[in-house]
Amino acid sequence: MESAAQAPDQQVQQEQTFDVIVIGGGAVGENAAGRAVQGGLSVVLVEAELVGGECSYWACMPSKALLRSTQALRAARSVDGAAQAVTGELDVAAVLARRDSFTSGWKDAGQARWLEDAGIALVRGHGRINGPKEVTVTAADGSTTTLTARHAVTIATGSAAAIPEVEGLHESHPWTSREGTSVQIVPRSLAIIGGGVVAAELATAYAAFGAEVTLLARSGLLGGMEPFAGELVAEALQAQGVSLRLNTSPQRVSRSAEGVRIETEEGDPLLVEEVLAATGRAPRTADLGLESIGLEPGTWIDTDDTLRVLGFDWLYAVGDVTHRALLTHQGKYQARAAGDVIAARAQGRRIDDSPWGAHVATADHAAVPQVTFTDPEVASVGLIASAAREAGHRIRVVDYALGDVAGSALHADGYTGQARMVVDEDRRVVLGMTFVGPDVAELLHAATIAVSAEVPLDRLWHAVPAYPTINEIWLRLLETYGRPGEQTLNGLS
Ligand SMILES: Cc1cc2nc3c(=O)[nH]c(=O)nc-3n(C[C@H](O)[C@H](O)[C@H](O)COP(=O)(O)OP(=O)(O)OC[C@H]3O[C@@H](n4cnc5c(N)ncnc54)[C@H](O)[C@@H]3O)c2cc1C
Ligand SMILES: NC(=O)c1ccc[n+]([C@@H]2O[C@H](COP(=O)([O-])OP(=O)(O)OC[C@H]3O[C@@H](n4cnc5c(N)ncnc54)[C@H](O)[C@@H]3O)[C@@H](O)[C@H]2O)c1
Repeated sequence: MESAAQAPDQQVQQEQTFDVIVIGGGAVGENAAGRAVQGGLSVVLVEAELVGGECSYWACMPSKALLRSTQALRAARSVDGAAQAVTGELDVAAVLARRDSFTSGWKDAGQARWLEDAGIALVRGHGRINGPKEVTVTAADGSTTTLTARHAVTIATGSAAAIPEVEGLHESHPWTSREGTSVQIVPRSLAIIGGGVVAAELATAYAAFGAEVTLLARSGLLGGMEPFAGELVAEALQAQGVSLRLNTSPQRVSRSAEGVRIETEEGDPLLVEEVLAATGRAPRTADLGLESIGLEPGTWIDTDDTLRVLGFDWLYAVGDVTHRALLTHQGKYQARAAGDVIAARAQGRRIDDSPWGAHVATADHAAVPQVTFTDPEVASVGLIASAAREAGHRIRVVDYALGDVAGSALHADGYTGQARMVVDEDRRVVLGMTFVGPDVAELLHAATIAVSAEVPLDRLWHAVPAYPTINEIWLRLLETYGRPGEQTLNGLS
């Protein structure tokens, strides 16, 4: 193993062979590299843009920064006594400035320093696989560096916004989540195409900023989640002033000096200042040299649960590019498993690739937590009821109104929300949990533990939620389900 103590660029000039090459320095690639270094390997990270990737500069962090001030304002306004102290409106310029601080002004010096401190070499430029264990990096000035890996190459190139084939849309230069999260001047009006997480979150943010927002979705909102989640978020968005056009698709889009005109299947054409496509993601694999190793460019990369690409013993993939779960925390979880298993295999150590073992990302299939930061928030983990049934589980669905819990009523005046627990009736464990309501994000990890650890319902009765917190929802759900052999006393305090 080579020393990794020198400055990264210096090291690259001296040494072109590393134990591991990681292509893509987003949050996931950084973690994969970090774990492999901690496992005793030398690692080089290749990054074409900013170290930190989408999450740091154009996704999680800026989008949540855009939403947080509105959420705090709503929280204050929903508690009598505090509400009287709120005498002003949202300061949009201050919100944007706070967002800028979270993106470090779109500069990655801090992240590059982290790599250096962690002993990870950095080569800036576009990486392409040349053949087994070989990667050529083309820098912005056209110069190239050829890197060779002794043990593994890990692809962590992420995903980019997918823009649908709608007549005139490409030519109209639509915004994507990148422009939506890095905005400096809020447009007067914005049409958002899509009904997923990006669309719902950005509609929430821009409505709060005073833009006239229209959301166009070809079905309902938040597909893939419990249906009541999308319904409650749709109601709330309308109350926040968003005009919803559900079950419709744009047919034609054109841009002129007046703005962007959008013709839809139904209803009058829309004229807006900007249009934003929030219509899902595409893998960043089109120009990665995949053809040189027999893989198809432009496709998602399939892996086994140790994150090794199917059919290879030296190639791994982690994060969005695998399409396992397009979330930062889940990608970083994969990265920890991949970094550890690469080191273990390189050193001939025992591999624990049994389900839930040290070297696998089993949770990707069973316990993926996600928070949608709309108002109300949606926090979910595991299987929704319809997916559990489709997977062949014999289930029981337990619903409870979140507003009927003492802690919720205290938390905010007029608190409303909904919780659902999906129980596997054969094993009597929780398969999935969904909370929809203000400030439910921090309730989620208990559910993630219950689902991933398959805690028996009988034992959950002994996990006593503190009174009076919103977490008492757990007790109410258990009471509604019923304790075996006992009479249930719903709602007793
Ligand atoms: C608007 C928005 C909000 C989101 N909010 C959340 C959230 O709140 N929570 C959450 O968990 N997830 C969220 N996500 C999802 C999250 O951003 C992604 O899951 C995450 O960024 C994936 O990380 P990654 O490292 O796999 O990919 P990326 O972050 O895309 O990083 C890949 C990196 O690889 C580099 N790269 C690509 N190709 C090459 C190449 N050939 N050579 C060199 N470098 C290359 C890119 O420049 C990039 O830096 C959000 C996504 C969007 C769009
Ligand atoms: N808070 C979070 O955790 C968070 C926030 C934002 C994004 N993300 C992640 O980023 C990923 C991307 O989010 P997203 O919202 O772009 O994707 P998505 O897959 O969640 O939603 C895409 C939406 O676009 C619609 N759509 C797709 N093609 C269309 C077309 N041709 N015409 C009209 N509508 C079309 C779909 O019906 C869907 O409503 C998600 O998978 C999510 O995991 C997470």
